[in-house]
Amino acid sequence: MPPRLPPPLLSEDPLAGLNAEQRRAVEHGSSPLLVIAGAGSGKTATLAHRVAHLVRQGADPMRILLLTFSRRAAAEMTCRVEGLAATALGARGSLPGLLPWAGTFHAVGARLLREHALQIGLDPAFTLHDREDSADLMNLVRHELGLSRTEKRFPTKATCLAIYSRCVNAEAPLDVVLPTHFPWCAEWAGPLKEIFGGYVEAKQRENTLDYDDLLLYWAQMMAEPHLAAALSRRFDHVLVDEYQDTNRLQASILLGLKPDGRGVTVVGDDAQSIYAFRAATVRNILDFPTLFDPPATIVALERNYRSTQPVLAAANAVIALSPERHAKTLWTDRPGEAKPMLMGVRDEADQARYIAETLLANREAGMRLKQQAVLFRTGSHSGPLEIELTRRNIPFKKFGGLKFLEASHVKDLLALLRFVENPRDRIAGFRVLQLLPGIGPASAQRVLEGMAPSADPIGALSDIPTPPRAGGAWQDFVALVTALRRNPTGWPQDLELARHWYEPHLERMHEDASMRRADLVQLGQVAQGYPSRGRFLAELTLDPPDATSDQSGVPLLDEDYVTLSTIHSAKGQEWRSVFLLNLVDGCIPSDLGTGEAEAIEEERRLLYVAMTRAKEELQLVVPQRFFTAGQNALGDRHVYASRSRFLPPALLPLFERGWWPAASEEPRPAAEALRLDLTAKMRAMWR
Ligand SMILES: Nc1ncnc2c1ncn2[C@@H]1O[C@H](COP(=O)(O)OP(=O)(O)OP(=O)(O)O)[C@@H](O)[C@H]1O
Repeated sequence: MPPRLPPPLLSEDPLAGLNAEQRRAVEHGSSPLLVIAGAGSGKTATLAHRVAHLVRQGADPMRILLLTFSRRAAAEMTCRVEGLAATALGARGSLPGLLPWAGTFHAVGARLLREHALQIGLDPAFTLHDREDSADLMNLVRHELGLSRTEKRFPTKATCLAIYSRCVNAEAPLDVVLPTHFPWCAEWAGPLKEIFGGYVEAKQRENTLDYDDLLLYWAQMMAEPHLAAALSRRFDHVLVDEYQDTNRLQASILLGLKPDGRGVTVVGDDAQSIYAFRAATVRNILDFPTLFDPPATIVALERNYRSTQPVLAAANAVIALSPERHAKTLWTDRPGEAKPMLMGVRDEADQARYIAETLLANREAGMRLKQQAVLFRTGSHSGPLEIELTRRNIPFKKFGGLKFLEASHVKDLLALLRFVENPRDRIAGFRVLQLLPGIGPASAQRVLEGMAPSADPIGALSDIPTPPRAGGAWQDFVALVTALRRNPTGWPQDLELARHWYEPHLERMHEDASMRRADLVQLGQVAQGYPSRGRFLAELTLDPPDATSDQSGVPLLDEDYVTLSTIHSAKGQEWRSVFLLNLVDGCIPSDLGTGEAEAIEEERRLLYVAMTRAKEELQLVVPQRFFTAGQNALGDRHVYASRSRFLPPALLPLFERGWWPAASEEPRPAAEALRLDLTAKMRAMWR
């Protein structure tokens, strides 16, 4: 039995565990506040304490808006605030449901839009498209506009969506976005504009919204004075976490909610801004103070509680070479003997072997696998390591692989529910109809066209003649969607009903049906946490759970396993021992990011984020050769690598240096330096 804690004393100082700066941030009044929270400086604790403090001071928790980067962060923050507030108010345990308005920008946006839908010309039953659905709709529009068969290769549907999304999120016109971010698509400006126009009309016709719409409509609402005033009155305090990774649209929303900054707290670390590829801009956090008159108060949290001194010294030195940032230097009083290790290896195969051996050696020495992580710039970099770990039976879990909702069987079931929720959603309808035997794209299209004119499209299904070859399956389908539309059993029983209908189709279509069925059972579990079909569909689309059962190497949660993760997915986490793969130019900075100075700076911050995940041990591995897959005219091949430009010679004294296997020969430094110059020059010729 867990030990029973004594009831908290009301006279105890609830902020006793905080340091002076954290305390200053927590106790700050209601003028605008920027908390620059260095890596590992206790940002989560500080923000949670601030919210609890506001509640203690009498703020109404219903009127506190807490915006976070991920749903996981929102859940963690809410849980901590509920515990802290309960302690402070003398209640036992926690106060669940205390903060109804904590969530990501997108999730909160979805809720506000649904509430105000009728005022802004939306049908409140709108459904959400994820990126793949959005790209499919973009493709359909392109096809309908007759742009499918161009002589020269037109941008893919994913690229079209990326261009559209950047225009929306960066609040930038197409003729600025194309030359800067998609120069190879510049010649298609005219057709792209036409497609985007058609795409917007199609979404409106079908009553669907994509991710970007959630922010875009919200921002547009803030531009309407009476709506802006109503929304602004609704919240006394607006707190935003990870502000360094917000985009222009999110900044506009925040400013629209609180134009004078009263009640606004933003927390973040400009040195950890790593989402520019999604149109986030580090300018939001750099410029925040000057948006207000007088400027926002800045509190810097500079004490790092995570890493030992040598690890922090190396990370600080890497970020110190970045030209523009809010001035702060992290310090720690955690001593540590070991400098981070810069380990040379011959190639990626040796890199994998070295890491596997060191992971095991660490485990022998008492460090569980769960306390160790291997981080990399791009998902594909871990391939050889995954093979090596599997070969040696070392369990691992990879973050950044196939996502649960991207699995076709999960998408099928969700498409069915979405179709019932919003029968005008053509992308959902198109997918569901083709699950029936004998129905292909042409018959599906005919059915959708038959339904479209009716005010009750699901009702109209019964009048549509049974498509030839669909037989009895058609009647079953019509009966099911009619029943679900009338919502006879409520939520989550609807999902069970849908699953029963889907299972025979699953068996028919997939040989590995039993494994896929397990995912659908899991989906049923997830569904129980939501109050309604609408909320379930919206929130699942916004923040999907991680893994499917067909992902290799996913162990049970109570087992010991190594974490393999992209640096992006490692945001906010920490491990005792961290390995970084491929510390070479072309991997970090990645070839994709080496175009402009801004992109290079983002790559430098990525390295900083990766290094600051380590508590005690940090190893940066530098393969002498690595394999590139078709990124250039020469196709797949091995190339000689040079150490990442973010680790110039002046930084080397901060690292221990090694070569593995010890007996093999290390390349001579002079030769390494020569390769560095020439390879970079060769690449530069073509930029
Ligand atoms: N005042 C404090 N005293 C002791 N430990 C603290 C204090 N504040 C935070 N910590 C500890 O510091 C560690 C880092 O905190 P947290 O994860 O909140 O950092 P963070 O600022 O979110 O970091 P990052 O931005 O790098 O992800 C945690 O283990 C936390 O418990």
